[in-house]
Amino acid sequence: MEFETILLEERDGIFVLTINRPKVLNALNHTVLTELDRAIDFIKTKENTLGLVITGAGEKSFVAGADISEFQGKTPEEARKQSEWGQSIFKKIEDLPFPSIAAINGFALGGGLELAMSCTFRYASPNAKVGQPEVKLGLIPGYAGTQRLTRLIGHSKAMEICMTGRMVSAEEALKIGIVDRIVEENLVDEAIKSIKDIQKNSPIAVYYCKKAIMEGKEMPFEKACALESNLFGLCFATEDAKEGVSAFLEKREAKFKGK
Ligand SMILES: C/C=C/C(=O)SCCNC(=O)CCNC(=O)[C@H](O)C(C)(C)COP(=O)(O)OP(=O)(O)OC[C@H]1O[C@@H](n2cnc3c(N)ncnc32)[C@H](O)[C@@H]1OP(=O)(O)O
Repeated sequence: MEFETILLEERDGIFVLTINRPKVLNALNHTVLTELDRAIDFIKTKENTLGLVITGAGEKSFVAGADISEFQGKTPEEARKQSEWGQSIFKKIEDLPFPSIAAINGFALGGGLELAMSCTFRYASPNAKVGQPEVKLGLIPGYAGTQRLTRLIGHSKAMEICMTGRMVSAEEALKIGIVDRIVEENLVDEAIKSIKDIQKNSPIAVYYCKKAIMEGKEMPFEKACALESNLFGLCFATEDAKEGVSAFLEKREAKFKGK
């Protein structure tokens, strides 16, 4: 598959997707979003995929936001459509049936943080800086940043970060829960290793966990519990659950097939 602005490689069933516009700190222009969308559709069709790692080219930036040069002259209606389009691509990433990790190797600002928040986890290099600086441009976040950041860290901290537009260091981002880990070296390799560790469990059970938590958090408690019960029931239709329970009782290691 040919791309102009992203790199896509597969390592042992895990895709590594690199946003590749280092001269502009990997800003998300129209071409990047179009190619990101295509790449996610492609990854979804590949059987036995274990996970996805998203990172940015170069050592300075994950993604410094939407490409600001494309904002000039946009009408309100065009901007609204742009926002919906970006949101729909990031929702596809969030809904992938396997874990994804944003390997934040520098700036993750605006659309960059929004992209990172659509991943299951966020690992950051020590020099990472995250934030929603749109207010400094007279804008607000448009790729679901107001909503995902609020769900991630609570409305008070999300409001402070969105209203000030300030940059948050890697250490603070870890402390308040925007990132899950700071990785000193080999960020992408560590992200791949984490996905492999997760997927040593039953990949179906891993997917159902993700589904129950992500879909359940948008529902009233009773409905979310009903979703959990349904998915718990579906586990019992899998070979993996039979294998996992038998292996425990037979005091041996389970060999999961993802079926
Ligand atoms: C729906 C979503 C909305 C949004 O995401 S709105 C955008 C939100 N993001 C931002 O506002 C961040 C904009 N960028 C910056 O503030 C700065 O950059 C940094 C603090 C990240 C880094 O500053 P420094 O180290 O001084 O680098 P540099 O010279 O500013 O950047 C290198 C080149 O990258 C271009 N660039 C950086 N970010 C963007 C961007 N978001 N859109 C378009 N271009 C960008 C610059 O202009 C410049 O380019 P040249 O070398 O030609 O002067």
